[in-house]
Amino acid sequence: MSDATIPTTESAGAEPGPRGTALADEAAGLDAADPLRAKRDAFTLDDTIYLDGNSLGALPRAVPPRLADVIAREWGELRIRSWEESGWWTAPERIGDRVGRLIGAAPGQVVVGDSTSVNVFKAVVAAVRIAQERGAHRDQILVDEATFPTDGYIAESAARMTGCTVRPVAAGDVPTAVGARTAVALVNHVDYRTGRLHDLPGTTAAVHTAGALVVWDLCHSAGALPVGLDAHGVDLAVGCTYKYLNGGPGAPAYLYVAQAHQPRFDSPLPGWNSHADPFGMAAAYTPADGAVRGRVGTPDILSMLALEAALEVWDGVTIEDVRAKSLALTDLFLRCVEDYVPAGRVRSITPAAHAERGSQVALRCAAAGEAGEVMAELVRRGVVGDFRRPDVLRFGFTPLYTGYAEVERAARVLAAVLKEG
Ligand SMILES: Cc1ncc(COP(=O)(O)O)c(C=O)c1O
Ligand SMILES: Nc1c(O)cccc1C(=O)C[C@H](N)C(=O)O
Repeated sequence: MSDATIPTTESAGAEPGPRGTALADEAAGLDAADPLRAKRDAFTLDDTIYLDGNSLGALPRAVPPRLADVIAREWGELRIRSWEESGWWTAPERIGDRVGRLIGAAPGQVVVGDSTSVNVFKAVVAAVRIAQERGAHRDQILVDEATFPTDGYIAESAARMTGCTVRPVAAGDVPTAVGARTAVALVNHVDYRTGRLHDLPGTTAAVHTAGALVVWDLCHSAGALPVGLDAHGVDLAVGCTYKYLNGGPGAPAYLYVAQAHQPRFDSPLPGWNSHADPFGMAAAYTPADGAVRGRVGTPDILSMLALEAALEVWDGVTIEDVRAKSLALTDLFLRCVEDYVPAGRVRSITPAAHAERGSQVALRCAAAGEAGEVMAELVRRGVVGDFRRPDVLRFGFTPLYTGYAEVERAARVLAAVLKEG
């Protein structure tokens, strides 16, 4: 993308609609009044309009110097001493607490490590085990039927291991589908394709009323909106850190186990890092207390410490401010698309209601087979979103670095691309 330039109103080639100039002026005014505007300088960005932070967040400037120090000094000079002296050994819990602040989890409940897929496995199997302690007849795992595929694949395997079956249900129907046979419901907080925000408090309460547990996948909500895990009594949650948390490609994921469940959390991957006395090297497994029980093997220190540096951008930021800006950005984009794009060419599949919208806008292209080429052309013109087969254009809005004027221009370029066919 390095050769991409910001398309100006003129170069984008789109005729502004009747409200075009007004929308551009409005965007400029919103940027001028934006309390998060200065945060953009904490990232390495160029003229590209980057609307793909819901796949891979941008690089925070604090990361390269921190990683250089970790490599040259902590690894290069201190070597093995760094496990203790540089705080490497305790990084998963330390950074977990930092992630916890962004998802409403008090300290001691989040551990960072492994991928989201691996953490889905730990969470679902452990949740089924807890549910089956309550009643052996609990033999169903409800899975959000539109889930990001990895969750579904892993749930199937977890079901085979625990004598359960998977029952796919729409996320919004979990409160009515949950019943006496449900062990656990696995639900995405924000749908990766449509950007729909699901009702975490209501669904969690309904699952609890039925005596089951819930595991939330927060990949598309953490860092974009308030989650409130403790406040809503969530049992377990997982998420990645490479989207709105900007941890970098392959950054470690995290696992939340509510304090109340920790004594019964029976990990299906009880690696030595989760042992009460890992350096005792005992043949018998004795789980550690607390969030540490969610660890498995040696953490990926370079990625983990890159994430820790990336999380510094959150200093002085409230998630409420982020949410307010996210909604304003997506509102503006939807209005600009409606105004600029020829009628009937795209249709938003992201809910209009704020209470049901995450931090992305997904547009379905009307013409069959068009979306992939439209996105490729957008990228060529310096507007980076992504394409989800067969017909969805997906645009992610990261309030820490996305500006309103960029959003207005992105819609203008989209309109130009569609008009040019
Ligand atoms: C909702 C959701 N869950 C899980 C994943 C997969 O995570 P990982 O590749 O870290 O296992 C992703 C994205 O890749 C996702 O969007
Ligand atoms: N994890 C990804 C990767 O390794 C390569 C490309 C994309 C991704 C993604 O994160 C996809 C993303 N979860 C999605 O919502 O589609």
